[in-house]
Amino acid sequence: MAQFRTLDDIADAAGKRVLVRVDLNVPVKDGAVSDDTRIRAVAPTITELSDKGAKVILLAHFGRPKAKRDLTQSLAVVVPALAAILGRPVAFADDCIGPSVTKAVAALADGGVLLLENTRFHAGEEGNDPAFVDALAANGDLYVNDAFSAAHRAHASTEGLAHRLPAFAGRTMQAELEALDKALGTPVRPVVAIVGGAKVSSKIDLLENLVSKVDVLVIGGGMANTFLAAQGHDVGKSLCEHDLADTARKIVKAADAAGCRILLPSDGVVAWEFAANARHETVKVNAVPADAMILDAGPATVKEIEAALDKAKTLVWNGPLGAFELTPFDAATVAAAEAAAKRTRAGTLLSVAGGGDTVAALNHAGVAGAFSYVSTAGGAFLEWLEGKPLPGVEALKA
Ligand SMILES: Nc1ncnc2c1ncn2[C@@H]1O[C@H](COP(=O)(O)OP(=O)(O)O)[C@@H](O)[C@H]1O
Ligand SMILES: O=C(OP(=O)(O)O)[C@H](O)COP(=O)(O)O
Repeated sequence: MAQFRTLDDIADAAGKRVLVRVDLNVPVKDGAVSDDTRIRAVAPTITELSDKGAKVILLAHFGRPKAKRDLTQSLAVVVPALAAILGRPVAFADDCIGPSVTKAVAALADGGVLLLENTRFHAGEEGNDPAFVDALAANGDLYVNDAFSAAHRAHASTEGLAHRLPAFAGRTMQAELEALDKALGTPVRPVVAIVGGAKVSSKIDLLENLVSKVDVLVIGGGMANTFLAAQGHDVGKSLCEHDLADTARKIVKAADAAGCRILLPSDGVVAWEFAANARHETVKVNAVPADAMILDAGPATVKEIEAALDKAKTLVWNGPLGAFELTPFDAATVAAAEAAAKRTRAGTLLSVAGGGDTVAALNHAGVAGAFSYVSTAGGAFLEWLEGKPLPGVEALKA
């Protein structure tokens, strides 16, 4: 099915400077990587190129630093975990373009691995600015994209470079597309989608198409708060994008027209502080105290999700149902993950989940291995599911 060149098509990698786009946007806690799934996913491509004698130069983004050097979002934090997983040293350059990079690349031995600083420190990355693409390309002979989870972004390092240097798909890029096609190419209905998490503005638009592809859309996490507010509920201090109320109402209408049932939380766990073990209460969604925030779905909502999973043949899931990193606001996410895993083990459900934090949540619940397929990608996975061309993949085909 692959319509692009892969590592198999690189005739002689030895001594070549290979710019490898990876997704190292991993969860971090107390200054260390707390879920290394994405690092493990890109390790095979890095080690294969390194073993073939290439100078492996890694490009990645980390967080959303608003196009400026913000050291709280430096990729330096992933170097120890990356080196440990690769089992070889990883050099680090404090920029991704310019003389310091040229110097670091010159110092790299054949087979060496160098990680460049967060590409999003430069406005040219998200702007896909040709001059920035040229500056990145100046340090490479070949380009490999192994960041399927960032392939929905038409950025310089995910899209622009593929037009500027000979371009190849990495092993994870290849494997993800094949696995998703196999699992969800023709999904067995009814299909339930769970969409939660915190990236409301960047994911809400794709729900409008998603409702025509699935039978039930469970909306959770911060995404649900925006829908609840659009219905007139007071969500207090919850994470909520009030200016997206019209979009939310449009999606509900589109779901009605498509015959897709939208399942919104009927209850939630509210807290007065965004902290583990903060004072909390379970309330109906029409009784959220004005000075509190919803940090998790409540037990009645979990029961409704479980009932939807009982009837489902296929589950696609991106975005946790609550702030699962903070006990006890992991309860709904863990319960839903366990319910999906149980039905998958019983053979009644095909379950596919993806996203940096979603995978971390499934690992936290101890059930990632029980899912039919776990993707590194969240937003990219949902866009793939919608049938939207992913710029990072399309550029490899060009
Ligand atoms: N009700 C909520 N309030 C605040 N944050 C939430 C809430 N529900 C979920 N989250 C947060 O959403 C984040 C994950 O969102 P997102 O990045 O969209 O998922 P993914 O990385 O799996 O695609 C988690 O860090 C989680 O704490
Ligand atoms: O973490 C990511 O996506 P995800 O949250 O959808 O899993 C990717 O690294 C893309 O990050 P972005 O949504 O800031 O472009």
